[in-house]
Amino acid sequence: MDQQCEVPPPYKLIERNEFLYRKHMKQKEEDIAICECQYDASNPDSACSDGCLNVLTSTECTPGYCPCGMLCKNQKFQKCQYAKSRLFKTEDRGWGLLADEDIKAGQFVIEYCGEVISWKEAKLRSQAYESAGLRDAYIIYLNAYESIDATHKGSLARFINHSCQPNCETRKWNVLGEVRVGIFAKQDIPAGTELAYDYNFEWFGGAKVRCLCGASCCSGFLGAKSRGFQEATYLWEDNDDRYSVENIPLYDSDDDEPTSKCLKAIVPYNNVTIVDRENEELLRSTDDFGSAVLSQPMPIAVEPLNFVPMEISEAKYETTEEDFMYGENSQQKFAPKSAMISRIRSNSACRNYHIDSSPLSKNTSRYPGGKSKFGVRKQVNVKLICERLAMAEARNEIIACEESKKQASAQLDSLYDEIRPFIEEHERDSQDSVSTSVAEKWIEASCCKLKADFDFFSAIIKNIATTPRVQNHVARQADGAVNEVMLLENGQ
Ligand SMILES: C[S@@+](CC[C@H](N)C(=O)[O-])C[C@H]1O[C@@H](n2cnc3c(N)ncnc32)[C@H](O)[C@@H]1O
Repeated sequence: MDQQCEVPPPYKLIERNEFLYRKHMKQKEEDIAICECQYDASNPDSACSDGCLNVLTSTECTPGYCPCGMLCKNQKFQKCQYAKSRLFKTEDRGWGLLADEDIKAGQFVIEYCGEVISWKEAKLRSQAYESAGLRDAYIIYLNAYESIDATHKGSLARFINHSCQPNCETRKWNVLGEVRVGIFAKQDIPAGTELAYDYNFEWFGGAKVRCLCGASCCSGFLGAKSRGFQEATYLWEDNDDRYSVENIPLYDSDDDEPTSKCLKAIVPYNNVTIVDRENEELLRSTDDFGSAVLSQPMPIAVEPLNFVPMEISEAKYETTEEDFMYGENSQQKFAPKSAMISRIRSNSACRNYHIDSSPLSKNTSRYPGGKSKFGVRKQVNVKLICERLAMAEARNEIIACEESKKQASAQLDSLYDEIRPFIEEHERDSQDSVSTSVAEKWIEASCCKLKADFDFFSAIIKNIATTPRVQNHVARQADGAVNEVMLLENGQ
């Protein structure tokens, strides 16, 4: 058939999301965010441009409430202010979308519209489409509970293909109380260029598809970084086309496993901050030269319990002053604890959070011999410190702070247990796997823990610096009675 006459398989073009299993949310008046922009006729950018508080928080202004009124420029989703684009047939990836005008970096290109469905429904539909032989997948994640399915109904955004080196990206915006997904230009895009974004954050499974984006950094498969993909192992023959749904049994060892090997090569675990309770150390994956590497904006490291945030170099130490803090031979005193890894990452709009946990074995990075390259952390020996401080007030302060620190740890521990099933259910490599309220609870508990740690160590440092020490400590250890006398002598 002549390519010019060919048309894509039928679907209904829509410019607004359609809600099937629930009603479109109505924005409550108290939830309306009103910016502080003041329109200045000599400066057209004054009407809700880059500096607008709503723009900065990825929220569209609500008509009738924006101080700039009709001149407000921050209603692009609502007004369908898309860049010009055009459908075209690619050689090997079905249909695609071209820029039909020059597009500027950061510009809103188009909204990804479709049917908003529950996460469960998305799973069922995805399986049904696959069984029915539909090869192109159009379901993307919206949030932890919902997806957008553009298979039957959608905007032109449904034709945008994946690239491992994309010129566009998805961003989530709050529009009149609903989250909506927009495609935005990552760079200047000249007219006639194919538009593409990285599906990895959005991919909802479907048949496993070989990526034909042609980028030098190509990861090989669509959605290769998604959890669903990594859990399965897929087999391709060299002459297979880009689709495959054939699972092969897991190999006995990692080394025998071709896909996992490939994924290790293409999906560096370098964006994970890990706290390993087993040895109470902060680990990050390392590059070939042994340096810590962070490929993404630094995630917030969420420290689990009983973590002593005092990094001491591994170099041999000799001073007895350290023993004062940690006790003699404290380096050998680490009790093995169960491993726990956690991470919270906020997306670019700092609104939606992702709590992730991954198998420790994949990510830990050690020097030969099982040593951490980030050095050893030592337990502070409170009992020892208190024994040597001559003032009861100082000792009590340290003990009280230690108690608060323990309570904050326990609080974080129980919160972790509470939300762990939720994380496991929704865990995947996406921007929004845990609801904001859960993430906020976690962040609050983490902050309390950090504050308790800080107060504890400050109390120790302050009291060591300002409190007289017990005279003749050895004598005190040897003879409790002498000890009591000395404390009395010191005015206790
Ligand atoms: C959202 S649709 C994109 C539009 C699609 N090409 C079409 O013809 O309707 C996603 C599907 O396009 C194909 N696709 C997109 N990007 C691809 C790529 N880089 N390599 C191979 N196939 C791709 C895959 O079949 C995928 O399931």
